Amino acid sequence: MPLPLRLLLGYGKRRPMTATPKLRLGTRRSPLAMAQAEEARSRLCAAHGWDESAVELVPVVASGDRIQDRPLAEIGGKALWTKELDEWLDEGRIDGAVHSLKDVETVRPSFLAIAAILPRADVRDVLVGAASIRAIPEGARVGTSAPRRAAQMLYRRPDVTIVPIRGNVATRISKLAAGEADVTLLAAAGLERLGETGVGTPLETDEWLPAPSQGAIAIECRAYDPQTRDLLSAIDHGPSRAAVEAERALLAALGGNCHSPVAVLTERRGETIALTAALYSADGAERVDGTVTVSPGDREGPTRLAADLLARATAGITVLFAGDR
Ligand SMILES: NCc1[nH]cc(CCC(=O)O)c1CC(=O)O
Repeated sequence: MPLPLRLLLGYGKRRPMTATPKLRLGTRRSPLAMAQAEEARSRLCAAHGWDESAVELVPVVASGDRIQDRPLAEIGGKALWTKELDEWLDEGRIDGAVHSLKDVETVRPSFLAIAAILPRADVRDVLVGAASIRAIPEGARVGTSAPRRAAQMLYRRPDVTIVPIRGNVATRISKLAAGEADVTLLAAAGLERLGETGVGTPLETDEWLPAPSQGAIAIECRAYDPQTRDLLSAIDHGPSRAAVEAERALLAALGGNCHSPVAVLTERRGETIALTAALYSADGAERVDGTVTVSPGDREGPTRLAADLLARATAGITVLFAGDR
């Protein structure tokens, strides 16, 4: 008996199951962003007992990735990393968006909610090209486009020259190798997540403070999407959330953003958090710092510290915190 035509042609053949994903997570396309999105996916799959295909990663090009030739602080535009992913969320093309929280504005569109903060990685900056800040050669060129890193370096080493350097982590390391700068500073968290663990010397937080939210990955979703919020909340890490919320409350109260020369540190003290912050003038000549002890979720303590810092700050500092909310 001849085989039915449909079998000969392969119709009705069992195909591999292409289950519709339970979640579509948007991410930027840089190697670091993809590594962070992969981490979010594996944590979600582990928490819910899903296999990998349950979470689809959707790469989206951000405006900040299209501009490669100028320091971002100079462009001054906000939402360089978030605008496109916000739109994709708004249009329902993705269910969640994975971000380096450090790059996420303190004031977000009201339709969005940060549904998960992943366990925070190493918060420190890493110095590449010298063994310590003291060991940086006299007059060296320090490659950084981050006002916080530039000001903090000039405060410690007024003899160095700051040169702008941009691009993703690998690009910046290769620019250093190509001689565009003598030393540079990178987030330990980014290096760690890229598997670049042998690079540079981590700077201890007693001599060098990181940026607000450094090392934290956040997943945002639509505030009115309770199902996704619920799925994402399974991987929310309470202690990390408490720390970054305090740091972001301070930054918001300062009227700062990710281009402001503000350095912070949160340390757990039992049930409370010690929040330390330092503000700098652009040339690093002026500095003011302070510490406050807060409870998780308290925005009033960080706000009080911000007001106290601004009250004690010199003009070269306050001019940088002119209420860019
Ligand atoms: N501004 C770019 C950026 N945003 C997040 C990270 C690294 C990861 C993190 O800090 O959480 C980096 C690179 C860097 O600062 O070296």
